[in-house]
Amino acid sequence: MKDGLSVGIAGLGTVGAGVLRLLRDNADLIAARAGCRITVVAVAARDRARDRGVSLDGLRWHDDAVALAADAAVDVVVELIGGSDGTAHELVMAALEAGKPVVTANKALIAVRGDEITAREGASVRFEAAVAGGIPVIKALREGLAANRIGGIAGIFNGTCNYILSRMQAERLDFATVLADAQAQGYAEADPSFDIDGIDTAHKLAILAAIAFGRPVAFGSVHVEGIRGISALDIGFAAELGYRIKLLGIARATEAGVETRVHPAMVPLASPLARVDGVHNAVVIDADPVGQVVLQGRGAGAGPTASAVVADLIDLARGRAAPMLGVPHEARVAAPSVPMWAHRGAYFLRLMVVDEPGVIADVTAVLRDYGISLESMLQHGRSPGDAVAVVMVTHETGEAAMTAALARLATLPAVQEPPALIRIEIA
Ligand SMILES: NC(=O)c1ccc[n+]([C@@H]2O[C@H](COP(=O)([O-])OP(=O)(O)OC[C@H]3O[C@@H](n4cnc5c(N)ncnc54)[C@H](O)[C@@H]3O)[C@@H](O)[C@H]2O)c1
Ligand SMILES: N[C@@H](CCO)C(=O)O
Ligand code: NA
Repeated sequence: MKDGLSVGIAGLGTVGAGVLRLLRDNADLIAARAGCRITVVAVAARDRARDRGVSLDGLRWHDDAVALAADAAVDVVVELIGGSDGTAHELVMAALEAGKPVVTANKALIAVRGDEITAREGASVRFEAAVAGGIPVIKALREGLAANRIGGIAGIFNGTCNYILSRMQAERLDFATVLADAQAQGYAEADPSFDIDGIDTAHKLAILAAIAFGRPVAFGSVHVEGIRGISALDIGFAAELGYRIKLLGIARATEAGVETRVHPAMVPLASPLARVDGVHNAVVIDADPVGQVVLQGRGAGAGPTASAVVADLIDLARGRAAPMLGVPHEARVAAPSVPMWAHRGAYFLRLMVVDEPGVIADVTAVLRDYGISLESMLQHGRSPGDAVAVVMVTHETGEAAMTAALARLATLPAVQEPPALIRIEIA
């Protein structure tokens, strides 16, 4: 057995404390697999006195997290503070400057600064925990599927959104009610916007797309929509039509380049993603020649996230090396990003219209003008003079035509509310 790997951890919140616990609880098993002891020797956090349920006795304490990089006793820096700027960024750059490898769970940092980091000569940064927490998706894509051409990736990458949508579906509750309850129970952050507005999913998707397509991390090119606009009414219609609504991150190779988008989508009940409920994450990878690979599990929480952080530490202890994003920095190709307006797919469209003769003719005239063909249409009951929901599912259509048609539909006198549009995804 080698001498061992000495670890410095910055940030002792949910994940940091989870890593300390996992390294303690499974120490022998981890040492046997790593071929040496992995020992935390130093930590940096904000509050030394806080009870984290795990002892800090015997560990060197740094008030300044960046000082961990210069601590001679530390072989590898584990960054678990979070954020793409500030201390997390400074610490990672200082560790690389000092020639030390870094392990992080920080998707914002890798999504926003991945290229700055990989451009550094000899940089060793591992981030399995950053995407889908405990699911080993980075390793699957970068290593297990290294011989494959990747056609596309579609996944549920945010447990908070999936929890909210699952409860809306199961209990027929509206978004605001479930969000408030999720916050009260500590599932959703006090400021939940990174989760529910799709930014967290976009961070993760940008990282996966870079690995899948051998290109730079292009977070700025990801089309992002969140779940605030999803109504209990549309969840009900989705169920009636044989779909579930999920917040998906999708990266797909098209003839024009790479499409990366985050938005709520209707997925058919037969899709592996339709059955993934609660805080679980899942990812479907289409690869050639292997075909479809599906991974599912827990994408967040102390234990699952620590599982991924410690796996990266074990890789380091074993001396395993892989280019951070699958191919060396200089070998990456700048595949063009396809803008959202060029997307093609099927759409679910719901209008609240006045229930009177001729309204459907006006609506379908607009769709005809934009070359949009309908697969089905649904209206329940009658309420003459009142607003009634009319639901349409289109055949494959261009996003640009759909957006223009939607703007026109919203101006029809019979249309009482802004139309609801949800893309249909056969993932
Ligand atoms: N919680 C999860 O389930 C989960 C899952 C995957 C990835 N992540 C990522 O892991 C990282 C940590 O997340 P978390 O949930 O543990 O967050 P957290 O808020 O529980 O912990 C972060 C800790 O960092 C400390 N901190 C803040 N600024 C600091 C500074 N300047 N110096 C030292 N410590 C500082 C905070 O006091 C806090 O204890 C983030 O990048 C997050 O995105 C979290
Ligand atoms: N906030 C994220 C957790 C970690 O990525 C989620 O809800 O899935
Ligand atoms: Na992971």
